Amino acid sequence: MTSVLQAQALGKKYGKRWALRECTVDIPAGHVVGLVGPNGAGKTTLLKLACGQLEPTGGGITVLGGRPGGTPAQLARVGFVAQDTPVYAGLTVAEHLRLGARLNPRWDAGLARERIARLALDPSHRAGRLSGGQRAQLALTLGLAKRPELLILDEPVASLDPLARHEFLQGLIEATVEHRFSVVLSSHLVSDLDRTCDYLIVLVESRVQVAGEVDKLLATHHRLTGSRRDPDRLPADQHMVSARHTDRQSTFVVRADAPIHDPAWKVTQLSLEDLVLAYMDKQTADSRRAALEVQR
Ligand SMILES: Nc1ncnc2c1ncn2[C@@H]1O[C@H](COP(=O)(O)OP(=O)(O)OP(=O)(O)O)[C@@H](O)[C@H]1O
Repeated sequence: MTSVLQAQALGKKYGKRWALRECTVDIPAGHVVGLVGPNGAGKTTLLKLACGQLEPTGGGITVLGGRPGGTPAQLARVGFVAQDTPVYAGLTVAEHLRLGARLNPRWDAGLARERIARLALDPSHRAGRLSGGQRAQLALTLGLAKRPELLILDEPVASLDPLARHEFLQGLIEATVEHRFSVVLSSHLVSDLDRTCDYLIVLVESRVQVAGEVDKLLATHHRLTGSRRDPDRLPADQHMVSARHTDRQSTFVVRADAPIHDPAWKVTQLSLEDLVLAYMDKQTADSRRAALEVQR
């Protein structure tokens, strides 16, 4: 299967600080990919590297088999809707569509018109007077009408209320079904990704923690609850993601390809949110341990 995005030991530094480090991922085409992580994790940095707005400090990245932003043809294949849904406040909705038609060789004027009508946006309205949700929908329409093979959306729903978020994501899913393109979208709202994405990348403190198809990730991660146990005594094929203890009880999240039948454990399935939180928890615990080691 072809890849939409391949990164090999990709890194980006701002000054002396790494914003993204040792990022190795290979995302197959045809997915809606959720890039999730806390504020400052490096999500925007990865997305900007993917659309050629930033140059890597180290490693390499190809998008749809080419160098990001390398040629006009490559630029036409990738749509990017930056954070804060960038539209021109002084231009009307209709003027945005005309500008889109001038700038994009594969522009789908019918799709743009139809979508604007369905959203009941007045073409004569200036973008600066639209609500946050309407601006986000206009920006998404511009991204879709470009007819990209890959659409990259940076926190597209961050400023929207729950209903507007739902409508935005629903519109996005319908468009992917109809026009068959890949999507990478970032968010720190896992509940949104749950409904929308079938591929997940968790990024925490500038490093990819886990990446893969959501179904496979959920099938291979388990919560184990039982009497207090030393994590080092887990079998070799069970990889610890996070560990919590009370005086008597341990709760582990582990990654394991084979089912776990140990009667000492109560084994439960994770939700997508549980899975993301477990990887964030692991990173926090690792950082705490590293900080303690430095202090010693
Ligand atoms: N232009 C810049 N100059 C210096 N540091 C930057 C710059 N852009 C981002 N950073 C730093 O790089 C790190 C990663 O930032 P990035 O914007 O990629 O994170 P993010 O996961 O998208 O965060 P958020 O969810 O808050 O948008 C942060 O520590 C941020 O402060």
